[in-house]
Amino acid sequence: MPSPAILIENLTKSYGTLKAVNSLNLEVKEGEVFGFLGPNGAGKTTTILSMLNLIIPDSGRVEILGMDVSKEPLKIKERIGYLPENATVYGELTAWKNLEFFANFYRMSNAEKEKRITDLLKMVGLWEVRYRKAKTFSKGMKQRLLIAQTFINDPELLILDEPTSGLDPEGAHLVKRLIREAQSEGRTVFFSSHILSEVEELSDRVGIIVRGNLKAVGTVGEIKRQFMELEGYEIKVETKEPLPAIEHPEITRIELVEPNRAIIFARTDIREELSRALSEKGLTILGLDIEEPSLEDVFLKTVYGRDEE
Ligand SMILES: Nc1ncnc2c1ncn2[C@@H]1O[C@H](COP(=O)(O)OP(=O)(O)OP(=O)(O)O)[C@@H](O)[C@H]1O
Repeated sequence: MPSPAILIENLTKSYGTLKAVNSLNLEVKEGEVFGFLGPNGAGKTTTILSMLNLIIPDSGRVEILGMDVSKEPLKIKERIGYLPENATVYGELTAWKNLEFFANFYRMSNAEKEKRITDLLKMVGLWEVRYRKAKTFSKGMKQRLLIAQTFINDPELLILDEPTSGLDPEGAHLVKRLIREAQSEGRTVFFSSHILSEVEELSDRVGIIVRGNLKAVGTVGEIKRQFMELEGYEIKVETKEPLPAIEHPEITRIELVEPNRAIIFARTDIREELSRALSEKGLTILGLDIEEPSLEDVFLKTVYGRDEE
């Protein structure tokens, strides 16, 4: 069994009385794209900084690519690419020189360096402006340069803290494409975001962190199912004839939309029993479907709870 790309065990980090991260456990498999979702101040950056050994947790441990981050930080650094939140470029250096500066930290021949920098500048669409000073770049262009920089050492694992933050739609689209391409090249990607659509679109698995606690983890489908088990099911029913009175101990509420259409709120998935009961009463069932919550529904309820809708 290959070791997971990221293994976090019981990670806790406090700032004074504030628990920024609270007993967090997480495993990210090799080759997957993992989206780390949470509102502002949830503990995403604190978790990421602990993963990079840039802050020392109060307790718990992190392994990256099978190595303990507190024991082998340099070996790990060689094999990962990290995009910090609010990273900056060297304004006085050209795009090319910015990348060369970082390439010099790694063992590469000059020819390898040139090839890599050329490929990366082309990858992020900055080849034409490679000799311009980075201070003349727009925010989006700077972010592209920073993204290119995270690939400079051909990393196995990318750790991206809010990679699309502040980008226009085209820039965000490019970042999403690069994440997908990185995965198809066999890299693992861990990225944080508070943008639901991009997390849903890109991630194989998602973790939702709220006030330092990992509230949910799994594929989007799994998270929705866990949520329905906790919050209940919305079952849409439509019959040819008007609906009769429906009773079942698992039903918490019924909303009649039309005489033959209703939304049934139930603690468990009672579709089979409903189907049987309605057929026995001689009704023709036109539809009996679960209304899945959106990731947004799940996120908002997880973050703000039941009472603050
Ligand atoms: N160096 C620090 N000193 C004191 N408090 C801190 C420090 N760093 C973070 N915090 C607090 O810890 C909590 C978690 O912050 P963190 O930056 O990890 O959240 P985040 O999920 O990355 O948020 P954002 O999406 O806003 O970047 C916040 O309440 C923050 O104010």
